Amino acid sequence: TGSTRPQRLLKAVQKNASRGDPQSVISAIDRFCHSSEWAMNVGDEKGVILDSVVCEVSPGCALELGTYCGYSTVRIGRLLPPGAKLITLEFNPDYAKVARQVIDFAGLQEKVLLVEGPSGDLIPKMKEQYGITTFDLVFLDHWKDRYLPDTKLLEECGLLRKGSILLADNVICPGTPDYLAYVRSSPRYESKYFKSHLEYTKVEDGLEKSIFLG
Ligand SMILES: Cn1ncc2cc([C@H](O)c3cccc(CNC(=O)c4cc(-c5ccc(F)cc5)cc(O)c4O)c3)ccc21
Ligand SMILES: [Mg+2]
Repeated sequence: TGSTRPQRLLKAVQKNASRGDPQSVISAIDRFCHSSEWAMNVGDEKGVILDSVVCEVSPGCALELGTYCGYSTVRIGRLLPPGAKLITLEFNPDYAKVARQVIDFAGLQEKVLLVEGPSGDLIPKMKEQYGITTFDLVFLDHWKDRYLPDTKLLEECGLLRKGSILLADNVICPGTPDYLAYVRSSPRYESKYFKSHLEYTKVEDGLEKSIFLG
């Protein structure tokens, strides 16, 4: 039987990147997606915005919703301060299998914990099972209709603190209208849109950065 796109993306990393070098892993995936096959990674253009927010927040504890092949996991993980942790949630076992190998190839397995399962089930277990108090940064990149319910769940579980940052991918394409309306109208958030393009294309997309005000 044939290979899947995530498996072909992993082969491209193993062939073109250097083990232990996160930047080479990022470049290998971007080259694969520009020249060979489009894939739903945050990509190089939106990735630079993600990098700047990670550096600004310098999170001790970060959460990613939607690992896919681990591209943004590596982008975030490579910028974490010493001792900081990133938890990334992936429900699809085939994606998780590829992502673990990409994360390991980049040499970030000490900083990143990939947990398999749906966000709605795992978020309520974060304090008890993973010893989390609050997240300094949350990167939302999973099913677009889960952004709003999972944000409310993070609030309800006391996993956000005054100043926690939510950064959401794809708020224009495919779009997350209910989430955008919520964070832009709620008095509990200060929101800002970073205009960009859908990964590897000229189509408009962007990231929404929202500060939880407590
Ligand atoms: C509940 N739960 N908990 C964990 C968890 C993890 C997952 C998976 O990681 C997963 C699987 C499939 C789809 C997604 C969402 N991503 C997208 O759908 C997307 C689409 C496009 C695009 C844009 C234009 C197109 F023409 C086609 C696709 C561009 C983008 O950047 C995307 O992120 C995420 C899912 C639910 C999960
Ligand atoms: Mg995305």
